[in-house]
Amino acid sequence: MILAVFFFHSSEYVLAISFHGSSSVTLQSLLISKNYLFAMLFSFMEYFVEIFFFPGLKEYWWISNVGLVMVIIGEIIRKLAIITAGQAFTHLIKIHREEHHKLVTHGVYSCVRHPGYCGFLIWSVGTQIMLCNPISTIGFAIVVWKFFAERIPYEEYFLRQFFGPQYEEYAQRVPSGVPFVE
Ligand SMILES: C[S@@+](CC[C@H](N)C(=O)[O-])C[C@H]1O[C@@H](n2cnc3c(N)ncnc32)[C@H](O)[C@@H]1O
Repeated sequence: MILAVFFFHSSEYVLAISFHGSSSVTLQSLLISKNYLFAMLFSFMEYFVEIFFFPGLKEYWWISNVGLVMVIIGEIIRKLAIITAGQAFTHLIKIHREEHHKLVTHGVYSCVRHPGYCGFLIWSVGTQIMLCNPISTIGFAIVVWKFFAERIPYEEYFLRQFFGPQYEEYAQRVPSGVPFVE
């Protein structure tokens, strides 16, 4: 678990530097916010409380393995998104179009419109399934889903302004990649 978290954040940072240069990348690119730290702390607490009081709960290896597979798949989808979008993939949503910003619709973006978010959702829920943490699994699924369900319409409002009918046609053809988000 610690390895998965360390790999996720350090690779986000390295990729951000390689696409945007070290001068425009801040520690925000590590994607560690106060809420995120709180969620991770809660999940570790749940893990240790349950291993103490209900050790049997942590012995379902097949569930842990399902979580590990989700972590790997989520990581791959997210990193493919970052590499495919290149400079267009900024951790902060752009509200002004920059000259180099082109609409990306190939690779993983031809399967879903938000592969970065889809990958993160799978990865984050996978970390909790891997730990056999029932409360955090449900909690992470709800909180992360809600975060993206609010973020996607906001992000797409600007993408529609930047790319107009080109984005409209893309959005009609390709699903969002986050369940129940149009
Ligand atoms: C954190 S990235 C997330 C990209 C995408 N939502 C995803 O999940 O892969 C956010 C930035 O990507 C840009 N973006 C999102 N979709 C894009 C696309 N299909 N082509 C180009 N830029 C895109 C947005 O303008 C925003 O500034």
